[in-house]
Amino acid sequence: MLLCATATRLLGRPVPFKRIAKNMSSSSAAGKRLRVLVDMDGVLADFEGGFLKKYRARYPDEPFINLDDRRGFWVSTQYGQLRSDLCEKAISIWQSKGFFIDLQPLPGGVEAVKEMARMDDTDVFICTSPIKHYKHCPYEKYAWVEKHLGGDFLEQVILTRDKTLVAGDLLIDDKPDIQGVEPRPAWEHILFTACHNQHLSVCPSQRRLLSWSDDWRAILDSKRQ
Ligand SMILES: Cc1cn([C@H]2C[C@H](O)[C@@H](COP(=O)(O)O)O2)c(=O)[nH]c1=O
Ligand SMILES: [Mg+2]
Repeated sequence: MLLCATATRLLGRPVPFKRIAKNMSSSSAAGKRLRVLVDMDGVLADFEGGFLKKYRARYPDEPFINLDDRRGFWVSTQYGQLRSDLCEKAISIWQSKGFFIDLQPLPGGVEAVKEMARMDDTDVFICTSPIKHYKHCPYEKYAWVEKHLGGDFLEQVILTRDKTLVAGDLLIDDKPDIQGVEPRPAWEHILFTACHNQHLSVCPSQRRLLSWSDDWRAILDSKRQ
């Protein structure tokens, strides 16, 4: 009880007991905790599948790109190359109400993140970039986390347009080039395989996670001291 009250006073707001207990054990443990940053779109949530379904429903007479033919991270760029006006039509899909909350979880992702969060000496954060059209996206990203990972997980959400500023040991992300103002981010980028990056040859030092059936536990273990 005293522990709870003290921590609450120090942090200026009520803190769930589970979280205080976890942080206490971290400061008393000899080893360093592992911090894992997990991207959302294309890693936990099926952005590409959700986009194609809604694009085809809204624009049934327009050409589209099968997921097997997707190349390059930016959907809008590839649609713009198909026909210039399709770039804006693509963007209209993820700017719409309901796009982000309706995304289906990618197989095994939610379970993997929940398991990571239960691991000793491990902190997991959802690190995701919102679109600048902010009317629906940031709200729906939080709502997605609550729906699929639970309300406690809202503490672990990091919304940022620049992931290089976030400190962590690992960043599991489907974007091949993650750039920002920090030239030397703290994390090792693990490239999560997606339809748009599966054909890319990346430099030999870059590690991939092929899916959530791949050995993500070994990747975490490789970073532990
Ligand atoms: C493909 C694509 C994505 N976006 C937006 C959608 C998401 O908010 C971010 C990607 O976030 P992540 O954290 O890197 O997964 O980018 C976009 O604006 N245009 C696109 O073509
Ligand atoms: Mg992504």
